[in-house]
Amino acid sequence: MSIHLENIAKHYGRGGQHQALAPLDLDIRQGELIGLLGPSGSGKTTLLRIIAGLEAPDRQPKGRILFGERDVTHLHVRDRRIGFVFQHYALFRHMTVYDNVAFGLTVMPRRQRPPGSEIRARVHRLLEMVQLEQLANRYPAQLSGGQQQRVSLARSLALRPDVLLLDEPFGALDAKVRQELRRWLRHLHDELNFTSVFVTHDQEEALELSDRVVVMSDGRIEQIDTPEALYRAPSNRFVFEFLGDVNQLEGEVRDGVLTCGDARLDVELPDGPRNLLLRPHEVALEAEPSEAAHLPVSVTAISPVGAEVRVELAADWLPGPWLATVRHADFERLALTRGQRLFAHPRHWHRFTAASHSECHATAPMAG
Ligand SMILES: Nc1ncnc2c1ncn2[C@@H]1O[C@H](COP(=O)(O)OP(=O)(O)OP(=O)(O)O)[C@@H](O)[C@H]1O
Repeated sequence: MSIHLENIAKHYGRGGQHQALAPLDLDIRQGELIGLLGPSGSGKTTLLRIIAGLEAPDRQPKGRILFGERDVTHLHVRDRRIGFVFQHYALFRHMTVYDNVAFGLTVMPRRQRPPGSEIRARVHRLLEMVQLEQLANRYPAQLSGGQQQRVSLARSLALRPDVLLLDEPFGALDAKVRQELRRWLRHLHDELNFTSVFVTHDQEEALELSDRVVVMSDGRIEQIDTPEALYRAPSNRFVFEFLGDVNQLEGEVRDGVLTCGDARLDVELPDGPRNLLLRPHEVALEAEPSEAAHLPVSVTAISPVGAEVRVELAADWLPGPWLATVRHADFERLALTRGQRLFAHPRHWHRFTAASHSECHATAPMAG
């Protein structure tokens, strides 16, 4: 089921002076898994609740919500064919896992309700998909948080919704279980082919799980794109900074050289004050400066955890610490230790102008 939002806005408060959503348009394709990502208060939950029909959009401007060809703008939540998963499991504590998943089907009006044998088959199939068949007779209190959330997923899918909406579905779980549940959701989504929209403020979760991510700030959509495109070509500085760690290099450009204290970098930019941004993986570390870059730094912290080593850097000419991620091989080659003095070599840098225009530049490689 595709979802089409047109001119949807939301204001709260007396006289509607508080804007939660500026008028926005959004198109979600049939079968997409969409992440709504943004800082707290950016309007993600409001947008999700409006899609659900739990919240009405403003009457002015006159907006529309379509599910496929169906105009659902004024349709009650129970008539929209939606499944929900919330952060807090909200399972019925006095019912078994099986009964929780079957609940929505068993309370359907008699004329619409599938026969008992079909309900049983459907519930078993869902429990099998989330691998909880063995636990069908347990009560929620006898399950882990991750298992409870899998029951919630199965329960929300029992009614075969056209659209599945998830509000911070994994927010209350620890990192490892979150990871596992993301795989469940992706798997169920691909197998059952519904359209999903989930809210998260976790960049990694949004980038890993979504077909496309809607980045929001201040009630507006900043960018809608695939995770790869968002990361590679952020449309403005907000998106760039929100999607990962950023190092700043501020200085004065004269004749193609940016200087800042005793640091300097060759850049092809017009004269004047400039602010460049670099991702941690775009900062290489070497024992010597190069022709194009003389950026002396010292190592203040090292964290050799995971696939790469995170190295914190400081310098008099830097307004704040930098973070570089280096490969373990480079970590060993440079014999990195705290207090060591090195030279940073930007592989790339980015720049955003006031007109939201973005640029990405490669720096001249080191000689040799
Ligand atoms: N019922 C309400 N009454 C008044 N203001 C509200 C209401 N619900 C949300 N808001 C305001 O609308 C704005 C958007 O809130 P929303 O909950 O949609 O943001 P969010 O991005 O989901 O944030 P979070 O990640 O913290 O849940 C916020 O400024 C919030 O304070």
